[in-house]
Amino acid sequence: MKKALIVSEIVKKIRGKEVLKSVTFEVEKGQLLVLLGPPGSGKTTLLKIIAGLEKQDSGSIYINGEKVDDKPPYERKVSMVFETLALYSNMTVYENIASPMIAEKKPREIIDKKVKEIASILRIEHLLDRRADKLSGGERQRVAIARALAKEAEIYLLDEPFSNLDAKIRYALRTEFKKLKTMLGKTLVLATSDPLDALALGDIVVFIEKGVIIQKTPPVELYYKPIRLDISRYVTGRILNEVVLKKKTEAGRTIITSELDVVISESVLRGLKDIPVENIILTSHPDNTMIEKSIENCDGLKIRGRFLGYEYRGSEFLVFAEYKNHLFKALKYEKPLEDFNEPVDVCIKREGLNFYDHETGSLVR
Ligand SMILES: Nc1ncnc2c1ncn2[C@@H]1O[C@H](COP(=O)(O)OP(=O)(O)OP(=O)(O)O)[C@@H](O)[C@H]1O
Repeated sequence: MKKALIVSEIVKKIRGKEVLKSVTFEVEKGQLLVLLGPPGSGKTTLLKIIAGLEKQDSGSIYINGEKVDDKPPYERKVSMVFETLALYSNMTVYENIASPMIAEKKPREIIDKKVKEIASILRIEHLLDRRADKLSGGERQRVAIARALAKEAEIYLLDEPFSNLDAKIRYALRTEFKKLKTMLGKTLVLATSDPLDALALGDIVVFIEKGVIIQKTPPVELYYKPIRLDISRYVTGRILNEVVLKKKTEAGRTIITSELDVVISESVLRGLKDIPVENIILTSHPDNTMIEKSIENCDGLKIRGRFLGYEYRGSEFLVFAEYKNHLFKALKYEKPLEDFNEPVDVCIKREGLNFYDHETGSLVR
């Protein structure tokens, strides 16, 4: 089957600076690919090149198997939502959503059905008669997404569609967007700097940094096994657990030291012996970490710390412990005890451990 989109070795310079450095990836039909990267990594430039709004210096774009490098935007069968949402302010929401289909000369009944269907999923039905300049930020965002998805296209490009919204609206819109995506079965490329968008929505995630693709992976793998420590920190935020270890071999024996008084289980020690680096950072997520009054059998890393407190996160608790200015976090489903400052055991379980080279930040295992 033909790929819906192929981005092949795209290079782009802006004012002498290479902002895209041979970017290559493919998107399957019906897939939602999230282009995730920090601000300035080249996401918008790449989407504009795919849409035909900017010209690459070299490389090619294929849509549905066809090379489109010489085609103008309106012949590329691409629909794009920009970060700066340009709605027709003197038209109603209904007219805004319908406008691309009117331009496509679709029959009235079909337009009406489609507008109502999309509006219902995005929960903007009650706004259909309102003028676009009388909308809140969150509403504008919904209308812009609805309009872009109502247009007939092979590929839908969305640039930061949930930006500038508060966390609650963002969460709701993400959920609706996911439903819409499943119902419509369209091929989408969504650019974002928010890892939560990538984890929640992506069938596949491409991580881009300074115009270079660093990793292409399903979201679960991006979360649990990123190929670089900085990506892990970026995607996980402040909840990643980290322990630095030093490895020395003396008279054929491997000695592991740490500035933390950490007890390492036999199984982890065996793993550490084979690792070809001396300074190692072990990381793990709170869902693979336990913080309890006392933990007898810890298959992983055990640290005696001090209970700091917890945060309620809707369906679970994020529990904090501290040892020598290092903060450890664990997920717990029952309400923790409230004996703050009391000693606790932290167990970072073996299953979730990743080993990174302290010098290069690359994943070793
Ligand atoms: N017109 C321009 N003039 C000069 N530099 C530009 C221009 N457009 C983009 N750039 C530079 O190109 C790089 C990539 O920008 P781009 O907007 O594609 O990144 P981005 O990942 O979409 O970032 P953001 O999320 O902030 O929009 C940045 O370093 C930016 O400063």
